[in-house]
Amino acid sequence: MAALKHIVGSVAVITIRNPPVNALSPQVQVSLMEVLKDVTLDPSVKAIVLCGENGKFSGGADIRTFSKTDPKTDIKRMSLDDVNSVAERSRKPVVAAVEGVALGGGLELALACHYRIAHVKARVGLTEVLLGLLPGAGGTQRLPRLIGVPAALDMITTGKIVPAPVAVKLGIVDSVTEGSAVEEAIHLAQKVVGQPLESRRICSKPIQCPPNVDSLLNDAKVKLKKQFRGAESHQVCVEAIRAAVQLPFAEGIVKERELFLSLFNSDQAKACQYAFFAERSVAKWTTPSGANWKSASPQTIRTAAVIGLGTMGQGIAVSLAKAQIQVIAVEQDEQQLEKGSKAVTAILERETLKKQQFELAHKSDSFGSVTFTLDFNALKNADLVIEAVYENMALKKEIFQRLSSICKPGAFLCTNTSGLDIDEIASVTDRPHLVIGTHFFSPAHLMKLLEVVRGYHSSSTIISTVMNLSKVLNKVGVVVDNCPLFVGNRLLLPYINQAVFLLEDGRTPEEVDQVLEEFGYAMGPFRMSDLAGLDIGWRSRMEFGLTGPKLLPGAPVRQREGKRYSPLPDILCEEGRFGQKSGKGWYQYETVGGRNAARDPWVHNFLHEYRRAHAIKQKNVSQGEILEWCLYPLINEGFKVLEDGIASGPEDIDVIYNNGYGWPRHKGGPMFYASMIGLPRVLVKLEEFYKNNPDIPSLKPSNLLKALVKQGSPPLKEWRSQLGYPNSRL
Ligand SMILES: CC/C=C\C/C=C/C(=O)SCCNC(=O)CCNC(=O)[C@H](O)C(C)(C)COP(=O)(O)OP(=O)(O)OC[C@H]1O[C@@H](n2cnc3c(N)ncnc32)[C@H](O)[C@@H]1OP(=O)(O)O
Repeated sequence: MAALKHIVGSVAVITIRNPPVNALSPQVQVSLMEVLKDVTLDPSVKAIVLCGENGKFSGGADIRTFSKTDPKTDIKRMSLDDVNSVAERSRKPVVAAVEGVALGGGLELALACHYRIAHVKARVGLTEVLLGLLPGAGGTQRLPRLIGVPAALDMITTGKIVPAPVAVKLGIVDSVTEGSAVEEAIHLAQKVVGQPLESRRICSKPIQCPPNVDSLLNDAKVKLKKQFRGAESHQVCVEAIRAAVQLPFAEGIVKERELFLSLFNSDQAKACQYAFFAERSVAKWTTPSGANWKSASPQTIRTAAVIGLGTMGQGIAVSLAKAQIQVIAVEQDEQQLEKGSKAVTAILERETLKKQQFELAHKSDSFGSVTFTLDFNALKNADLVIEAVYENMALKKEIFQRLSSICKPGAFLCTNTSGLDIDEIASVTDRPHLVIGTHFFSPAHLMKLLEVVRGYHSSSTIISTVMNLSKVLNKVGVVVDNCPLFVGNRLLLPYINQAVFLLEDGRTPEEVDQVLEEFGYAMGPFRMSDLAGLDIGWRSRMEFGLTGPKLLPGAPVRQREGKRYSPLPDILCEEGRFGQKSGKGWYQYETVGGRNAARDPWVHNFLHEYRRAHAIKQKNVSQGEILEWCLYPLINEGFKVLEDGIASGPEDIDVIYNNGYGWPRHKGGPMFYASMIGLPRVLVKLEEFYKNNPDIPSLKPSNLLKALVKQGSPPLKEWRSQLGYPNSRL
């Protein structure tokens, strides 16, 4: 039985049971319906309390069953909406006791109850939009009636989860308790027996509309279109709320169902749900040697140190402090320390304000303290140290040597690098098994991704400790192997190169960016490069002798070791065009540090002259080809990363791209996208591109891609078995 009943006096307590999150699977819904009908007919029962087992109300409809559901038959035959209707129409008061979470369909069920009591630590939200859906069990019709259109619009279209104290202020729940929500709900249920229920039924409430409701909804669509480029569910959610505004409740429910079904089997919904499970699967890491998340023993980090208070170090320090970890922040000189401490303090103040506004000044746990110092000896008691100085191997090695002698035995040593060799850094320490790479993304206090780069000697304890820490920091950790550029940047390199080649061949930064932005990227490659700073890649290319003083004399301008090379980004940097930070790059900006990219005639003229000087013929490339030209080499590199065993599965690559590189979540990630468009298509196009451009090695199709196509393109979840890794983690 998925819904259990026990009687307390004259109150029937119905408990949803479906571990681990009491998801409302079709069986749970059927069972809930039966028990609800049973207790409504039982004359000895005067009131009903609904709760979830093990302190969790419900994590919503069971997402795992969606792919097995036929929307035309299964959903129409029996839906959560029917259960909600029975609860709402009941003549006996129904009280929801919300503990843990009430998300998606879980909150929709609670909204159909006549009263809602929440535990103070509970969290509620209509999160369906993030799964490519809309709240399809009455949520889009009930929430606006309960809390008003603007607040409901915000919650439904963003999937925001709010803590109980906020939920009570918004009017979503009636009260919060620090004790047992179930006890409190039973008490309330007994008290309200016999009282009129009509005013408690949300379906009967008139909808309170602001006078400008139409423009409110239209403006929301425009804003969401910009924020979630190409994503359908956010737009459709607004239409469902419009139905709540325009139609009586029963008709609104019919419209909501129609809109829900339009999304249910869409590719975007599949992609978002894949992304959800991929994030869970990467937490269950394994290494080729057999170490894994289950057998490892993570250590709790109470005190962490950050070395270097540049932009990355500042964000990392803030991230740690926000997770209530005590932070020791170290810099090398007084001036840097003062600059860094001011920046960290300012960000923490902003974050405190945001937290207070979000939680509506409810008392909440404070941030961890940050101590700023020039004294390396202050690190001797840190449980974990994150070095975040700039990308220079010699400097990093010097620091790790010092850390070896200062830090307590057993302290974990992490290096924040976007591509340097972890093993080389670990080799200078007395504890290579306790050294690991932690590749944070800027701004580190906001970006979700943490690439956890295991070195050859990294122990399972350090991997699991850092993976645990990523969860504590509210980030998604992905374990990858040590190789130049790791996973994310390794895929990024061919993508950026291809984009630059397009400029040589006649396209403009605006044209290329537009195609990638229409695809769903928050920013095209040129706007993104301007934001990240063009000088970073330039310095690294100088280091590798691709440009600058180390470049071998006589090297052809547009070739390096027989491979196509474009000097365009180098020339921009030589001109002092580093992107936003210098007020000009591929675009021009209103000021130094400005963010509004505008077409720059200088760039257009420069490109024109460059093509003329090198007698490059302009190629006609369609928008579709721009997309394939940029994305397929990125995907191809993903297959090569899998072949090399650098990432253990396609899900790892997709999670990295969704959370760190602005890949549109509703397209699942590059590997999922490849599986959706079809591997044969990707292979054929790569073969064609490579044939016409044999001097671009990243276009040469990977062996894994070819092997998969040869096998008839198996579904993505079977790719892992091709890789020789021990077990599929999905
Ligand atoms: C019939 C349709 C009618 C109406 C429309 C309603 C639609 C919906 O309700 S869609 C679902 C909406 N719900 C959500 O979006 C919530 C998703 N879950 C979460 O956000 C989190 O899992 C959590 C906050 C509930 C718990 O977080 P945490 O404690 O960190 O645990 P995990 O995230 O690792 O999850 C544990 C475990 O549970 C699985 N799981 C979570 N939610 C669901 C779900 N709704 N359906 C199925 N399975 C779920 C999750 O995958 C983990 O399992 P594995 O480790 O095996 O993957």
